[in-house]
Amino acid sequence: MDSDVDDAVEDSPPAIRVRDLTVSFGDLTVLSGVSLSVDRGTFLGLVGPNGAGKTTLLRTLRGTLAPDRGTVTLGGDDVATLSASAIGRRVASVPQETSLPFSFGVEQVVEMGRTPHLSRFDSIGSDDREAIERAMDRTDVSRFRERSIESVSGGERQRVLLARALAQETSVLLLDEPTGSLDINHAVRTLELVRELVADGKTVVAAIHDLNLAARYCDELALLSDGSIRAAGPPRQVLTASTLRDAFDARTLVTDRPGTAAPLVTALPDDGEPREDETPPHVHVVGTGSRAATVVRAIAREGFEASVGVVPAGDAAAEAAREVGADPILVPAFSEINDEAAGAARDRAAEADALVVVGLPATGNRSVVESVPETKRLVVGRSAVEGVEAPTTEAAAETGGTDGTTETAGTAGTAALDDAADVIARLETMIDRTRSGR
Ligand SMILES: Nc1ncnc2c1ncn2[C@@H]1O[C@H](COP(=O)(O)OP(=O)(O)OP(=O)(O)O)[C@@H](O)[C@H]1O
Repeated sequence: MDSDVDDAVEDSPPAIRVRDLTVSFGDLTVLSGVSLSVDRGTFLGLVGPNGAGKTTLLRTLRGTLAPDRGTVTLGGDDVATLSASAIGRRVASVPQETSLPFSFGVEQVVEMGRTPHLSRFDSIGSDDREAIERAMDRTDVSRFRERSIESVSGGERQRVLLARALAQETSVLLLDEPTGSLDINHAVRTLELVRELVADGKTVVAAIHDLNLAARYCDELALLSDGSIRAAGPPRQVLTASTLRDAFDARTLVTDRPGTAAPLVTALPDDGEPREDETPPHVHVVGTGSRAATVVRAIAREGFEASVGVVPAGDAAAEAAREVGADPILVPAFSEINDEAAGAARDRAAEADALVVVGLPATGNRSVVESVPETKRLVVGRSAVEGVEAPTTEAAAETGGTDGTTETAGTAGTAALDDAADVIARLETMIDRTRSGR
């Protein structure tokens, strides 16, 4: 997307250009001063909270809503000057509301996609038939082509409407929540199909609620809230904890998705601030080495109270505990865990809302783990935070390997962050459950 909308003369205008768009319903201004431009062969995701104006923007792009102010151009032509069938030959859309007023057959609905290509007295020809068959195949609806549209499920109906849009063979596709009623398999298949269409040169704009699917499949995102674009650009740039807090009033953890440029958004309950009647959750960590240290830091970052132990002095987890202001329960490096230390750790663990066990606990720590009910224990396995960083001290390497695994030095830091996000999300759920007595 290109936010520079001031070029007067262009050789190749963008597929869609919106300038200073304002749309109101009576006294309610739904879009205010929206400008954006979408290049050909780009998949733009519109994200934002309910009521932000995504559907309104899509309706304005295809000319079914006239703006109070501003213009929409399709390939350089003002949409307000194009006839309905001229728009229909350029833009196909799949609406969010998938109910149809009459009972048509599935195949008939797909055939409707050809309407803008037919003159009043034309009947469907062989080119039309090919477009219809291709569209039904690509969306996997051929097998229920004979059925009435009323008899298919909501997700199947959504795919039939996508088939209708594909049969229309337009260069621009507008999708309003294309995966809203789809199971995860069909959601992913639909978005893979959209990617193929974009690779073929189509321009797609889709309102998508699922931020992670949007980040994974869209080239660019525009974050709408209260009728304005709050951020626009590549997903990593748009989806940050701060933009999401502003737009959704929600607390999120945004990390890197391993092996891709896409971010991963984890919604976190509450606003991160302790409620007046509630102390921050307390999490006790049993484990050693850099993996346990990563967990301790993530817990503290979430505003939880952390306690750690029993842990050998000099271990990376002990250092992390000190860093975050949690007094670790220590034994000297290279020594056995004694009863006194284990007793102190059991006391801390008993007070905690949850216990995180990183790796296999050392023999002396088993009584600490077993003193906490299983419903309050979260075991972070070897794979979860593996390969974060090398142990920071000799002691960590020597006494830290209580689970018998070897640390992998210096790789996959992003994977570790993702997994820390997962640990936090699971802890939140567990603590919510135990605090509410469920
Ligand atoms: N025809 C209409 N008449 C009056 N108000 C409308 C109309 N259409 C939409 N609105 C209002 O405009 C605002 C934006 O609606 P819109 O459907 O564009 O939001 P959205 O971002 O698509 O929301 P959602 O994510 O819930 O689908 C909402 O407050 C909605 O109630």
